[in-house]
This record gives sequence, structure tokens and C-alpha cells, in this order.
Amino acid sequence: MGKKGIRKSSSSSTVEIKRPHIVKNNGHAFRLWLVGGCATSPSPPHKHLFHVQTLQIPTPIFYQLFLKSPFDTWLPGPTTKKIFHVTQDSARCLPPTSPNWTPPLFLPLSIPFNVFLLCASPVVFRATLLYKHPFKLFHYYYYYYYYYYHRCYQNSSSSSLHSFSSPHKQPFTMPWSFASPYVPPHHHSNYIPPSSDDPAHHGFPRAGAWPRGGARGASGGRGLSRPREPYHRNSSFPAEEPENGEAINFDAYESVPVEASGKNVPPPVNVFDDTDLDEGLKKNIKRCKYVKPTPVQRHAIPIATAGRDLMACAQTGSGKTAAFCFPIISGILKGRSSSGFSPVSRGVAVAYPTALILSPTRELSCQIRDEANKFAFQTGVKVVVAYGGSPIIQQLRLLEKGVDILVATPGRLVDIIERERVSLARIKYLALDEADRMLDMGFERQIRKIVEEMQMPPPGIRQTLLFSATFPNDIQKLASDFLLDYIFLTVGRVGSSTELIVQKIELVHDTDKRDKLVDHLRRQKFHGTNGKHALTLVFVETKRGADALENWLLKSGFPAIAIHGDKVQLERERALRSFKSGNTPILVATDVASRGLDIPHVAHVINFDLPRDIDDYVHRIGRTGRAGKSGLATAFFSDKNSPMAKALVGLLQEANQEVPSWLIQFAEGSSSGSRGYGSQRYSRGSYGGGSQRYSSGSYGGRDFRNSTEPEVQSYNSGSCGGRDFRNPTEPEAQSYNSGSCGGRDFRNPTEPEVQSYNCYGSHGNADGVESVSRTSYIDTSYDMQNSLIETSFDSLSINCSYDQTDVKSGELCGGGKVGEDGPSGYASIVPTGWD
Ligand SMILES: Nc1ncnc2c1ncn2[C@@H]1O[C@H](COP(=O)(O)OP(=O)(O)OP(=O)(O)O)[C@@H](O)[C@H]1O
Repeated sequence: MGKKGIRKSSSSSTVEIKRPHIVKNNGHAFRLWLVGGCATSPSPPHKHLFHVQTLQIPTPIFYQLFLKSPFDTWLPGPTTKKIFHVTQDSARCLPPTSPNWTPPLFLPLSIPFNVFLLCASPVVFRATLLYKHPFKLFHYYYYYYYYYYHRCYQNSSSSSLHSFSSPHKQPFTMPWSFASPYVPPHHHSNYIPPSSDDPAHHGFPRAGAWPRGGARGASGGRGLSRPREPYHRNSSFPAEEPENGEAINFDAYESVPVEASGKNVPPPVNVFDDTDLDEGLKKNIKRCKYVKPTPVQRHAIPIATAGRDLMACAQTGSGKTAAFCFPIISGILKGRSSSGFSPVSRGVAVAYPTALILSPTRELSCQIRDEANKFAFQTGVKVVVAYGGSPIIQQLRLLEKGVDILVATPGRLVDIIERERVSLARIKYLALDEADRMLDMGFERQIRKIVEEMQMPPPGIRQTLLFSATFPNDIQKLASDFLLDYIFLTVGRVGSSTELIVQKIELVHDTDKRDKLVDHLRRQKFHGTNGKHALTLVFVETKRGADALENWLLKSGFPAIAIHGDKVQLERERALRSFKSGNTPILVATDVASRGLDIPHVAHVINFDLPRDIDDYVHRIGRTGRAGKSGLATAFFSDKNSPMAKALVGLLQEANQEVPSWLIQFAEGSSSGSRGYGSQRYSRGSYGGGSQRYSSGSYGGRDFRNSTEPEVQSYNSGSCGGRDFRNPTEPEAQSYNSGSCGGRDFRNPTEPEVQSYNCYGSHGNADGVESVSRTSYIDTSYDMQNSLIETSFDSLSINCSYDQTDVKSGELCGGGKVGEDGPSGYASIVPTGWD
């Protein structure tokens, strides 16, 4: 398909699809892919919509047309032989029950949509797409359809297809298992059509007009009513600066412990203006209202812009994404000429990205793509995401147009490389987000294959940046294969996001967990604003458990939705969107949602089932208490979790949390031997033994090189989250803090090269010599208390806010502003794919 069959019409903004691609034909039904926009689109393509203006069916036969609209409902088109027009106006003016009513179709560039046609014989379709410049993107709605339609189609006999043809009076209802729960706004009694001169709406209802239930009621899947989704505000299109910011308390980071180990560590910066970043990028940073760099950014950006390899371990929610995106975007802009794509002999375009960012989950990849797009706004840097669970063809098409930064999950990347549609031969920057997860058992082989066997330039030629909130020594050792003369950076008490997250551990019987959960949820409802629940993320162990709990919560009247790896991508994305928007404020999740996802205003994380690995616990609770906000994390601890007790005790102590006495007893009991979890890791360090890691009191990881601690620079006086495994005796570490940090360089078992910065601003080593034993610096430069933080470019007004209740009392925390259509802030999951 591609550009073939598409003709640019006389109007420069209109394209005509001459030969739509008929994907399926069983004699009765066709699914069309109208893919035409790319022929005429100016860049950047992803920010443009095509509006289907007319759809012509010239064959004089009886037919029934079903259109899949962005409103997620199959609706019958008119039974007529004449040309009919699908226009915004007709959709708006006519009641949905009118025979001539058809829903408007808004198409993002080059994304197919479905037309479902029942007719006696094949017909030829023609459609005209009217190019519209969007203020908002709405495209995500209709990619339900691909999936639902596909399943419906495969599972339906032709007789059931014919049952579609009772048209007009009410929307077509699919079998329950295929039915989308979405109710088009036109069916809502309180729908207020937007005025035509309101560019922000383009025929879509206002946010506040979206009800939670819907006319279709039970069609919302499994007979249980589910909150409906509002339209999505795409914030990757930063056309406007946010109108209202939100004060975030960054005091929490004032004395954050920082430790950097390695040779010649570049000094940190205090403000973005002091960095060597590209000017265009700096403008975008200002647009993001990032007033000051977060601690990890202060240290990581100068290291990365100096071209050094970096392994960085910093608290959840502390801004690691920007810490690796900024240097990459800036580097690309500075060395622009070497990027691009070139054709190969077979005429198939091969994309040559300059930067590759790998992440473990699809949702996180999308989030990174969106963040990167935001930072790269108007710089011309092209960001493309590739992830499984969505049609590869769309991703290939985008890649054909060129890519500077490719964000990908490993499996899909390997697939694309093996199809020879992407080459890694010109990669200058490789970043691994959640690097410890990427190098853990599940992904290691694939990552090695990508990094070592697929033409990627070796360390030294490419720059490698590894980031996570946790970095166990064994993973550091693996990761060090990909790095050259790297710096290991730890920021903060990595295991716990300092005291921002109040952690509560409750002793419960397994059979009582649901009752306990209900207690918490009721309390949250009580504390929510306007009767809304505060956003609550409930983690369970298994996918079946997630489904079961979701169903049970729905039956009990709680607006819940589940996300897990067995759900198709569309369902996963829908669940996340619905949760983020506040429409379904309870998300039941497996660990698929535990890492990286930046969901503003998650007030409460409940570990309904505790994870088996303390690192997973750290990441899970890190979904709240982000970017300086407070948060609450509750864990249900039952007998079977006793092997976790020691790790938990250590973690709670590290984060200055209250440790229940019964938990200490469990910890002591399990230290006498019964761990019961086989060879699984529970924590790092001193509580462990043999091959098991239980705890060390020092969370998050330390540079494994520092078993002698050769080159550590310490920037604060705390106990940091990690240590360089290279520095066991810490001879060369630069220490910016005087504590046990969240990670240590595994290279420093004896810490031979420790560089110490006792107090930020008075760079520790009086003689300026780096290779001295650690001294400490207090990092006081990070005071953003009064800065307005608003990461969204979206200017929709924010009306009400959730209560910020007292952290100490153990009540609901997190707070933040929430509008009628959900919390404010950057809605970072913008799905693009189809399943
Ligand atoms: N300098 C800054 N000023 C204000 N807000 C920031 C700054 N840097 C990042 N943020 C915001 O902080 C939030 C958390 O950032 P991010 O998702 O990058 O955290 P993270 O460290 O990657 O977390 P995780 O470990 O969970 O992946 C985001 O909403 C981001 O927009």
C-alpha cells in the first residue's frame, strides 16, 4: 500500500485515496485500510490529523456500512446508494438516530481506520481525506477497533454479520466479548456540541461533558459498568505553555546524598544554563517549566555531555528520563549531519538512528518517546517508538521517514533489525532505562544480542548511559561489559525515595486482604474531592489475580481496571489512560506497571501481594511520591511473605520509616534460616546468604568496583543508594555525601579512587586531587520549593484538587490537582499503535 494509490488533489490539503487496500474479504465484509496522509503531510507528521470528508461507494448495490469512529462504537452508515458525506457538521447537527447520521472520523496521519461493509459483492471504495490541523489529537480511540473488529470478524459467521443490519435506531452492539465499552458522546444526555469556532475541540465534547456510565450500559464488557474515558489530551504537542503550574516541594532533595565514582568525574551543575546543552533544547526545558535540574540531572548531564559512559542509580521519580534524554538530544543537535537514513540496494529504506533507548515495557517506551518528543520540540530531532503488541507496519512506516532517536522494547527491535529496516551501525548513544531489569534474566540475552551482535559500534565509539533506581552488584557486573571507563553515580537513598513515601506494612491473613483493601479504598473515597477516589495503584502477584480482583472490586462498586501482560496492548493502554485520567481511579496491576511509569497524582500504592524481590517493591512504591510530592505505600504482609521481612526492615530503616515490631520478629525468625523462596533475590546484602540477596542496609546498589572503593566522589552525608562494585575499598570514589548511598560502584570493592565532596559548593578535596579517600558534600543546591512545576504543555483548565491529607497520620497522600477530566500534568502515555 503505502503511497501507491494516493493522489494529491488540486487542493493542497486534500488527498484522495484511489485504491484503498482491502485487507479482508470473505464475500460479505471488508476491512479497509485507508492510509494516505503521508503523501502530502508536512512534517512533523505525527501532529496532523486527517479528517475523512467523503466516502464514496459507487457500486449500485445494497450495502450496509459500519464505520469505526474515534468514539469507539460501530455505527451503521446510511443504507443508500448515493455518496454520503462524513463530516463533522453532519455528525454534529443530526441526531444519532437519524438515518443520515454518521460519526465524524478523525485520522492521524497514515494510521488505518476500519470501514466495515456488508454487501453482496465486492465494491470499490473511494475516500477523500481532508487535512486538518489539530490542536489536540484524538486518534487513540479508534485503535480499539482494529482489534475488536478483527476478533469479531474472525469469530462471526456470516449470519451473525447480517444481524448488524438493523440499522439507524441504535448503535450496533457487538457480542459482549468484542464490544467496546465506550459510549459516543452523542448518546450522552449532557453532550454539548462544541462550537465550530472552538479549535480546541474540533467536534469533540468538552472534558466535563463525559459521563462515567454510558447508554450502552451492559455492553461495557462482562456486564459490569466501567467508567468511560474522556478524550485524551495529547501533551506531546507542546503548542502552548501550561497556564497553571503546581508547586512541588523539592526541599526533600536538599540534602540528597550523591556519590560518583570513576576517573575524572565532571563536576555537577546547579542550573540548566550552566550545562553544555543545545540552546534549542534549553528553550524546551524552560517550556517544560523545569526550573532547576533534579539531583540526578545535576550530576548526570555534565557527565553525559562530556561524552562519558555512565551507570546511574537514582530514586524513583527523580527525573532520570530527562537526565539521559537531554544529553542525547543535545548531542544529536550538535552533530546533526551524521544522522538520517539511506536506501539500500533493494530499495527498502533502512533507518539509521543516532540514539537507541531501550526500555522493558511498551508503556514505558511510549512514555519515553513522549518525553523525548516534548524535549525535542521544534528542534527537528525525530523520535520513533517501536514496541510489540501493535502492528509493525505502522512503526516501519514511521522509521522509513527517518529517525534520530529510536525508543524500543528489545523484542520488537530485534524483529525490525532482522527485517533490515533499522541498522544500528550509526548509533552514537545507547541508553538503557530500568537497566537492571533489562539485564536481568528475562532480557539479558536479547540485550546482548542487540548490543554485541547487531552492528552497534563498540564502547568508546558509542556512548552508553544506564539508568535505574536499583542496581544490584551482579547486574552491575553484567552491565560493565557494555561500558568503557564509566562513571557510577548514585543519587539518594535509592531504595525508598527518601521520606517522601510513607510506607506502612500491615500484617494480614491472606483471607482478609480484600476486606483490608476495601477499608483503604473507602477511606480514599472519603478523602477524595467531589466524591472521586484518589488514584490508587494496587499491585498483585499474578495476572489471574489481577483479573479476579478487578472483577471483585467492580462488583463491590469500586471503579477498578486491571493491567497485566496477558491483556492485549489496546486493553493495557486503555487501562492506563483511564487510570491516568482519573476516570477509573483504581488500577489493579502486576509488575508490568511497576517500573518507570510516571503517572501524576498516584496517591496510594497498595501492595496487595508483596513482590518476591525487594527491588520490585522499591519500583512499585515509586509510582507514588514522585518529583518531590508525598505519597503513601501500604503493603499487606502475610505469613508467606516472611522471607521478605529482613529486606523490608532494612528498607524501612533506610528510609526512616516506622518499623512494626512484629516485622522485626519475622525478620529475626527468617534470619535463623527459613527463607523458603529458593534462589530468589529479596534484597541486597547483609541479611542474605549464599546465592540469595536479602538486604544490606544499603539499598539500590553501590558501584561494584568499589569493593575497595577506589574512586568515589561523595557529595553528601548520607547513606547512598548504591555503590560501585569496582570500589570495594573506595580508593578513587568521589563522594558528595557521607552516607550509605543507594548504590555503589561494584568496581570499588576497596574504594581506591574515591573523590569526595563533603559539602556541595566547597568541593571536598582541598587540593583538587581526585584520587583521595571519600569526603562528603551536602548538596544544598536543589531547592525548588517555590518553583512552578508543570510538565504538561496542555493548557486545559484544572478545576479541583484532591485532598492532600496528612502524611503522618497515614491518611491519603499524594494530592495534586485534578480537573474534571482527571489529574493535571503530563499525560505521558500516548499510545500510537494498533493491536
Ligand atoms: N528538573 C525537573 N523539574 C521539575 N520536574 C521534573 C524535572 N525533571 C523531571 N521532572 C518530572 O519528574 C517526574 C518524574 O520523572 P521521571 O519519570 O523521569 O522519573 P524517573 O527517575 O525516571 O522515575 P522511575 O525511577 O520511576 O523511572 C516527571 O513527571 C518529570 O516530568
